[in-house]
Amino acid sequence: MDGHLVRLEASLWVGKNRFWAVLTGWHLNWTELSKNIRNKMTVSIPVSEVVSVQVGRVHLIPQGSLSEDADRDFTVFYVKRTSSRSSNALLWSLGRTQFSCPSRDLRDQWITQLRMALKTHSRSRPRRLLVFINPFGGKKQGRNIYQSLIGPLFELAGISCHVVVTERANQARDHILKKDLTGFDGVVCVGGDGMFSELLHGVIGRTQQEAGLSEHDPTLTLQSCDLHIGIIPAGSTDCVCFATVGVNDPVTSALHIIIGDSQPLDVCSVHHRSSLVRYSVSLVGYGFYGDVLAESEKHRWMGPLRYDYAGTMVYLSNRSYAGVVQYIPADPQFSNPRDNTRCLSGCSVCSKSTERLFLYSPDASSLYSSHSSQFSCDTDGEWVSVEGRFRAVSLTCMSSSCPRSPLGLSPSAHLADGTADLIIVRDTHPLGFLTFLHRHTTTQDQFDLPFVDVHRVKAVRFSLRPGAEDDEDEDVVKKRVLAEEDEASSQSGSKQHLAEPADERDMTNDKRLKKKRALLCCSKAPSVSVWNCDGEILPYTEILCRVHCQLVRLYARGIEG
Ligand SMILES: Nc1ncnc2c1ncn2[C@@H]1O[C@H](COP(=O)(O)OP(=O)(O)OP(=O)(O)O)[C@@H](O)[C@H]1O
Ligand SMILES: CCCCCCCCCCCCC/C=C/[C@@H](O)[C@H](CO)NC(=O)CCCCC
Ligand SMILES: [Ca+2]
Repeated sequence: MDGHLVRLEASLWVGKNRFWAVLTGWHLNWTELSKNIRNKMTVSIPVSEVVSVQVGRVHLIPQGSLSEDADRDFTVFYVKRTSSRSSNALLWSLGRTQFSCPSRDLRDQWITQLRMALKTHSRSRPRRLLVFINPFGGKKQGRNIYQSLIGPLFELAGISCHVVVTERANQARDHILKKDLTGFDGVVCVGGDGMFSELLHGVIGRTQQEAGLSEHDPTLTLQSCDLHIGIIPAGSTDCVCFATVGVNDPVTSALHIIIGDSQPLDVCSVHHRSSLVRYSVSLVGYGFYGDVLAESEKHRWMGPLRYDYAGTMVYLSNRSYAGVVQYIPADPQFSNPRDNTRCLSGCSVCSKSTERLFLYSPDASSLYSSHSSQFSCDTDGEWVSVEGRFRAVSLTCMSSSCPRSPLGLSPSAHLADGTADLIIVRDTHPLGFLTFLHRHTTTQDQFDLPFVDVHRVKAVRFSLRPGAEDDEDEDVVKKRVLAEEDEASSQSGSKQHLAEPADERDMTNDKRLKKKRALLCCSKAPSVSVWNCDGEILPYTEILCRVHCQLVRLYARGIEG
């Protein structure tokens, strides 16, 4: 702490009651000065959670802040916690206390000291943010949420924002990849997981561009990103927000951004042959989750309900798919997916992973190359193979909890440990699979079923047949994807995949319709599913996934225990 911050104490009024207020540099406390010593009420606010200190009696209103001129008063805004009705996590709201001082001089002294303490604690806070609002995400409330709730909070905290309301899909990603970002501390999306994914691809791509690294080489250690990402949840699932904050609440997320919280996050790269297809943080899923997404895209007009409808339809279609899953196991000494732990704020498994990352950073390249975590696609000895028919194959870098599944796809997965959990659901009878799905919504162990296996892994490969060249099957998949996108595009606009060949993107409508017809022939009983990558359909079946430890940082702190 800075030497010039002194302890300040005084008797101040809050409303009609007198309090003994103390500012220590780290905390602001006020204790009621009542005669009844036993019932003394103390409020203690860490300075790191003070949002703003204002002159006078100040109220926050949707248009900004309103100040009543009272020359012996000051107002402190801070983070206030309440328990959430919909989850075990804590909701944050804006606390406000108006203090009255005996004199104007004393008030000025409090304001000066409080602001000085705040400056000392706010080095990691953003001063300038680039905000992207998707006006069509979720229940289409993005613009309203930002204007009425979030913009005024950022203004109160002294954060200057450049706001872009998007007019097309991928605008936010392209902006981050191409435009001048000088002076921005972070990028924020107001939207769902799809918007987050745009920011993720923009930030990772931009960082690799600037570092001169090729994202297409799956063996490369990527450069971790300095630009933080903030999420104001306004989508349908908001899984990334829920799994990193514990609740989907725009004000809670805005407050995490304001106080500059920082949560590292593992990212999985998905490659097809030697091209990067996409990045994922929550779900790379084949079979059930791929089919649900493909079905739901046809019904975007239903809004968030489309997933319930699609889930029911796909469950009733009772499909399973043949394939070969290969994986590189993670070191079992650090953790395992069935150890019944939860990754919470300050998680020791993730902290140890940070230490190892620091120890084996690219600067210590000689150490790194001899370390066992070095990745190579060709080290066949390390790969474990599972061949069969699967209901679902899912890979998740984190728990992937969301309101539908409060503990998530893998309740003990970690946000920042450099591993992902591979969940293999082998073919089973419909009731067995329903039990598995139902356990996502309860606290019952979804891995304690005879047809389910879970592995903590560093990388995964998927192919249709052992050693087979997959060109024919790839065509079938592409046809299925293109036709499904054709149907969905009337609602959601066109989508591009990084590894999608230019000729596919430039196809004439005529050709696309032919492809669509071809698909409809095979979609009655498809022999292949599609991959769901954080809510986007991938145009390839044979993929290689690799976990990149702590590649990005969010304005979050994990779930508070
Ligand atoms: N102006 C726009 N017009 C059309 N699509 C857009 C626009 N802005 C963003 N998008 C795209 O819309 C898709 C969905 O948006 P978003 O993620 O915000 O909401 P959602 O799909 O309802 O929520 P979730 O992803 O949580 O299910 C994103 O993939 C994004 O690329
Ligand atoms: C009998 C009751 C059965 C109920 C089954 C509920 C199962 C819920 C599991 C939820 C898992 C969410 C995984 C997260 C995926 C996100 O990256 C992605 C983008 O938002 N969402 C989807 O693909 C949307 C996919 C939604 C699938 C339901
Ligand atoms: Ca992880």
